[in-house]
Amino acid sequence: MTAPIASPAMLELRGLAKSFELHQQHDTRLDVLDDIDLTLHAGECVVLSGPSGAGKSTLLRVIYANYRSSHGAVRVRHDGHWLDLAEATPHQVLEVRRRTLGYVSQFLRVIPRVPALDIVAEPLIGAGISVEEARQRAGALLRRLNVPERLWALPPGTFSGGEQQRVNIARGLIVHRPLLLLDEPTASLDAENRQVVAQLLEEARHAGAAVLGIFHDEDMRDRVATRLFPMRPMAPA
Ligand SMILES: Nc1ncnc2c1ncn2[C@@H]1O[C@H](COP(=O)(O)OP(=O)(O)OP(=O)(O)O)[C@@H](O)[C@H]1O
Repeated sequence: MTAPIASPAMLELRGLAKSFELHQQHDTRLDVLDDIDLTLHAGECVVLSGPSGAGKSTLLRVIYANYRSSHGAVRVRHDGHWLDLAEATPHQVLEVRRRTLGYVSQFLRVIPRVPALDIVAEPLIGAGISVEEARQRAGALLRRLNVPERLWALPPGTFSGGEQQRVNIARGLIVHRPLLLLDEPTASLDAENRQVVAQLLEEARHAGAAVLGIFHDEDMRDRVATRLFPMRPMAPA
């Protein structure tokens, strides 16, 4: 692990808490996150560690604004200004996701009939790159991730778990975003492809990205983490 040199903060979590209200279960309240403080700088990769149920995935979902926080701030540096995603409008959240904040989960959301190459190229086209160049760059990234060329024209619905995961990673990393959230993106990959992903993440960091991720595989964690952020399950209220 190498400590990053002083670089700008990209994400600040302050007093972040999340509880789930289970309305189907006699309104039981499940406290999952409490008083989380974390600052993430450009160029570092912080890996969330801790046992199953500690709230690691929940934290990433709260930051990505898939879940609403119960209280606290999720400040993201967007276009040079701080924006609290916990207070942002849906339009602001979408803008931040389009240009600043990427999220790669373990699962590819397959779009029926859309070929793998176009799934990967689409974020580039959305960023204003020509279709031809976007497809070329998508192909180059799929090749790096060892996705065989014969699969590129096919929709990934029938691909193996590892192939789908590599298409997902390619889609998530093809556009440079300054802040990346990764929820076990390499869970089904073999050692060789994990190395490729580790290399891609290192390149993203060197290009200035701040990365926050979950990696259960210890080798992968040691390879990519510049720092660990330990979490533990909350005691029941
Ligand atoms: N949508 C939800 N509704 C209710 N409870 C939830 C919801 N999402 C997560 N939880 C609960 O929050 C707790 C933390 O789950 P989370 O998936 O964040 O843990 P984790 O640390 O990522 O675990 P793992 O390492 O097993 O993936 C669990 O007890 C889970 O049941």
